[in-house]
Amino acid sequence: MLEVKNWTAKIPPVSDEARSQAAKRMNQLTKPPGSLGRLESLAIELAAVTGEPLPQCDPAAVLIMAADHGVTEEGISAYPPDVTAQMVYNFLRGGAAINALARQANAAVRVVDIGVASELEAESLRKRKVRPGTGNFAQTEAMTRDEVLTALQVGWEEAADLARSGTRLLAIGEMGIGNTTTSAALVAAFTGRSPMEVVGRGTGLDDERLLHKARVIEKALSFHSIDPSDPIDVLSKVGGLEVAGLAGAVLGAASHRVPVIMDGYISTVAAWIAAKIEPAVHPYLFASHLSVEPGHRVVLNDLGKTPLFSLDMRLGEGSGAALAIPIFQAACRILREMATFAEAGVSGATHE
Ligand SMILES: Cc1cc2ncn([C@H]3O[C@H](COP(=O)(O)O)[C@@H](O)[C@H]3O)c2cc1C
Ligand SMILES: O=C(O)c1cccnc1
Repeated sequence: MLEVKNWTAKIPPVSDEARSQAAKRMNQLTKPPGSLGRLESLAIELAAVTGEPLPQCDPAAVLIMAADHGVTEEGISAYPPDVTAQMVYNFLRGGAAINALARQANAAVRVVDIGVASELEAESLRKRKVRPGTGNFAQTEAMTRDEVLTALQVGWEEAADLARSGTRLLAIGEMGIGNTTTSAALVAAFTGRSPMEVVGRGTGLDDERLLHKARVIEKALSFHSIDPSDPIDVLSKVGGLEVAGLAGAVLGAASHRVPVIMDGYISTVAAWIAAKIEPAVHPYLFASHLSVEPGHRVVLNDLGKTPLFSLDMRLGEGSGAALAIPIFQAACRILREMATFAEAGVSGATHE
């Protein structure tokens, strides 16, 4: 088994040189300085992380990790766990929200079975099952430390493989009935916040079941003795296979200088954990939207990332991240394709 620190050290620092060249060019382009707002800072940060003063964010890919959660036995989701596997087939047939949004963004979708409870058969599925679902963390540990490390490794390999085959921008998504409970448990474990502050309705719980969901997490946290300074320990006690896999994917993408677009609650928690494992990954992380799940704001704030938009979405799958892909590509095009004042013969400002 590889030790996490052997491979997390491989993340390159961002390029200050590319950042300053991009910032200089941004100010010479034919527009009043700052007039493209956050697209400008986005383009400059993409230059820094890719190391290219004229960054390229095309082609983009969506990486979806799917897994089941033993804690669904506690009645914490509005839907049955079988929906995880059923949605994986829906992804592979192209009928899910993420497929429509990825097609809109011209992005490929890769679906990885990293821990779906049932056996899945499909040619286009990446079969990387670490174990068939986690244990019910209200009663036992979710998985072993070795399983966490294997899931991280799988995620790293899947993202690295996409990067090697040309992906320049990675949107991350997930499918796993019960995973908003897992995410809330992880956030409560790391931050010490009460579960009630960081749980949400997920697929659509009423008030009574929301309270029950918070209580299940509360009990789980007092059942386990968790070391919040050890991300592998936290993941093994109350984590999810797709969460660990996505954390690994974030690290793998960053190791190839590929920027990562986070989606909603679950994928942002995964990226946040990746940054706890290896802080060098932080500049490679970009927020897309703000989910309706209340804990999402908590994690984004802790990461210091501001979402680009807020459309009251609460789906997951990578949907918000896919929707953001064209914004990232637009930011890259601005640096690559706009003329400078000198090139276009346009007069500069008369007043500074
Ligand atoms: C049909 C369907 C499609 C989905 N696509 C994403 N999720 C989302 O909902 C699940 C998390 O919510 P909870 O913690 O309440 O179970 C995850 O699978 C997430 O990706 C879906 C959920 C359903 C029902
Ligand atoms: O924010 C999310 O990603 C989310 C919210 C509800 C259900 N599934 C995912």
